[in-house]
Amino acid sequence: MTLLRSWIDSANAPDCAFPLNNLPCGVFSVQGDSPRCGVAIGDFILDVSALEEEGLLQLGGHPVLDVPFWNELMELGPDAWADFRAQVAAFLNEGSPKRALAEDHLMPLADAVLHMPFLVSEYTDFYAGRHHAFNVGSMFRDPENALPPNWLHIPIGYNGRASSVVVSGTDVRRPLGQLKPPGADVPHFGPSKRFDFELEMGAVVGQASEGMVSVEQAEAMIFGYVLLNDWSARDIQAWEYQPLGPFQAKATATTISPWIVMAAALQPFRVATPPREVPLLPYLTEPRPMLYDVQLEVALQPEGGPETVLTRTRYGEMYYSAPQQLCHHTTSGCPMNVGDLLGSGTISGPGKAERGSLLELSWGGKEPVAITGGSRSFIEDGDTVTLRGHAQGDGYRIGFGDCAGRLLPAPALPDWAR
Ligand SMILES: O=C(O)/C=C/C(=O)CC(=O)CC(=O)O
Ligand SMILES: [Ca+2]
Ligand SMILES: [Mg+2]
Repeated sequence: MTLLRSWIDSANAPDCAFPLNNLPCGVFSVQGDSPRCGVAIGDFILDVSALEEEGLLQLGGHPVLDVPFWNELMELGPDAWADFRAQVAAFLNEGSPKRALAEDHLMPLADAVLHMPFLVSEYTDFYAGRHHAFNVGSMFRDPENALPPNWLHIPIGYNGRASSVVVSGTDVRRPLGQLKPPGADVPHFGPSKRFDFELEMGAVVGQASEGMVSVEQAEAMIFGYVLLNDWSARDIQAWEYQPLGPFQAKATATTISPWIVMAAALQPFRVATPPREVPLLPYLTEPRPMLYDVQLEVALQPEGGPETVLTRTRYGEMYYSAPQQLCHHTTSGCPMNVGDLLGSGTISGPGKAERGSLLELSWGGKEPVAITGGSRSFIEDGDTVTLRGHAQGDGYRIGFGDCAGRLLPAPALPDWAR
């Protein structure tokens, strides 16, 4: 696949995140007006809510972009998603006779405030990175038996909190929690001292299910992907997690990037999951490659200081794809909903500089990571953590937009909690 050219020059630059090939879905406002649906193209946003209102975009026979979220378009299903892309592209491609109509509805990206792109109905987070699971198992449990016995057979996950999901740019407050540091006889209550990020991708489910779906059917239900930071309090986690898994450690906030990159835009970048170490049960077997080759990085910037890139890795490292996870999620008959968000699990590569969390990068705080002007074992107050990602095509890229959040100090400890 090569670059699809637009009459918007900035969309044709080789390093532009939002060429015509991408057309990601976001929600934006300008100068405090009401949030509406937009599609990023070059340095601009096309106001598709306005186009629909003027009858210039028609989808499914009734308005679906008259709300500040994409769930109603998702509900129409995959044929409507493809039709939507074709209709939007027809306004933006080089030589389009509709150029003048689109020009009336373009806003500079730089002037826009970006909001949550969809209503998150439910949120589940998986644990599907082989290297991450090995590293965490080594540190939290037994290096000899780092991978849990079920891990190579089943995509492990836990039910997260939809209410914790926030859009890039939202500040995150260091949590309070129950802690029992190594060596302490009894737990105490106070601010987390080991607050971390997790580099993940999020799959946005665009179709509801009743009963079990196959991996093939699951793939067709996924509307698109975002970058996802599953902020994690490692000290709260280490004490609370047995035997039911993460609870308060991962309920503070989950940050997503502001643009949903539709699965259609990622088709040229399909890659297979790594070779199976043991055969999977038939229901989990993928009929074709279902991961995408997305290059990822995480940067940390202290308040007022320069940014340091902490890690670089690839989504293709994951042992289970989102369609496998979604299929597995429905095996119990669990109904999936439009707007369900599935976290991939932390994405770490095999190398030291490819680890997707500070827990791994600093090896539990034992090996602080150098940053410009200092070092970090975990995130400090005032630090901004930014996830970035793109798929590299032939002369173009499919970008996601930054997924950033700044850590604010913990709230004051109430007297009754001392
Ligand atoms: O192994 C454990 O005890 C839990 C590890 C995690 O951090 C869970 C998690 O969020 C999974 C992930 O992001 O891959
Ligand atoms: Ca996670
Ligand atoms: Mg979370």
